[in-house]
Amino acid sequence: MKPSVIAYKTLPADLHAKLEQHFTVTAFDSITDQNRPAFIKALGEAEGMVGSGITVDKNLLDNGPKLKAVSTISAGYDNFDVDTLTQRKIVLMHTPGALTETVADTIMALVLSTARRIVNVAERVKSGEWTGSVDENWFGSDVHHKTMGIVGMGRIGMALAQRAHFGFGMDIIYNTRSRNPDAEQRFNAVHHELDSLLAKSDFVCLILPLTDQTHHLMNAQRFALMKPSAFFINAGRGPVVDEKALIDALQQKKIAGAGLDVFEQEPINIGSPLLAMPNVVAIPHIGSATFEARYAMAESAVDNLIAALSGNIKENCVNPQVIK
Ligand SMILES: NC(=O)C1=CN([C@@H]2O[C@H](COP(=O)(O)OP(=O)(O)OC[C@H]3O[C@@H](n4cnc5c(N)ncnc54)[C@H](OP(=O)(O)O)[C@@H]3O)[C@@H](O)[C@H]2O)C=CC1
Ligand SMILES: O=CC(=O)O
Repeated sequence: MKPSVIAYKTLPADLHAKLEQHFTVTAFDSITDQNRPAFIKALGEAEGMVGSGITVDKNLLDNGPKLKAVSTISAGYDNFDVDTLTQRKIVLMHTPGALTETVADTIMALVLSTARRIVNVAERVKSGEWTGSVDENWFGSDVHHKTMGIVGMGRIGMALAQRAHFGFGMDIIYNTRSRNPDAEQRFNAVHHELDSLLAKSDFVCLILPLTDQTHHLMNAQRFALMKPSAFFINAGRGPVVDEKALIDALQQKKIAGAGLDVFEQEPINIGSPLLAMPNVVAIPHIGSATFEARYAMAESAVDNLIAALSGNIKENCVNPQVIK
């Protein structure tokens, strides 16, 4: 008999069919209050699950006594209780390689659109404000040959540095807990302590995981270190930033603008002061939202689940100690 698994997000038809070749699949488009009882019932028999967008904590896992593998269609895994998964010998798989380049494109788009005020001026054109040659009320700031500070020089940070350094002639400085010799060699990147990076950067780009260490890493004291001409970009996770401190920094003109793909609360409340600021570009967590990347992520997640349940894991495992 084939093992039972749950797909808790709609998969492309060919990938769903691939999953069914290996497993008996119970599928949900997404998990809602209405179908949660059916999901919990299916969890009682499931050896694996694949999907995204739910919190997988101890309470949920208590309903999955047979679980051996969970495969998330995402790179980040802050919505998973990894310690409990590991204690219960459940492997957690993720899809980092499938989206790296796409997310780096998104961050570069945020850099360009904040500095050159693309969203703001485009809205003004649409509202009929363009009536003659533009004066400095329409001007932005250069991106090329400025200094980009990358906080989190991992896979995505590296792909961003590639674009910024070779495409835009930017100087790259970076902060991580351990040095990244590859970044230093390829992009002449210079490692800085966080506070020094903040003081030197024209663009501060955060692409960090959310952990106990990174929660509210950017707070009022840290925003105060940035140059008033500098732009702040966050595409990692919302709670890495104390959003109230960011709003204060913008309102007090301690920084020039912000480009944000992620927020403390998602979707962001429509009443947030961030949405009323012309120097803020807010996008709805679309870092990886292209047809190509989302397909590649789903494909990677399906392959990850098949590998995990057949004892054939080669990559993409968050807690490899479970299989040692
Ligand atoms: N907006 C979106 O759609 C997407 C967002 N993401 C987010 O981006 C994050 C990063 O992805 P990816 O680049 O693939 O991950 P990686 O694991 O490759 O990189 C993470 C980087 O963060 C650094 N880091 C971790 N903790 C700290 C810390 N306390 N201080 C400084 N640096 C730290 C790591 O270096 P070191 O360990 O040496 O400190 C590493 O360089 C994901 O975890 C996810 O949250 C990912 C995909 C899409
Ligand atoms: O935020 C998206 C992810 O893949 O992580």
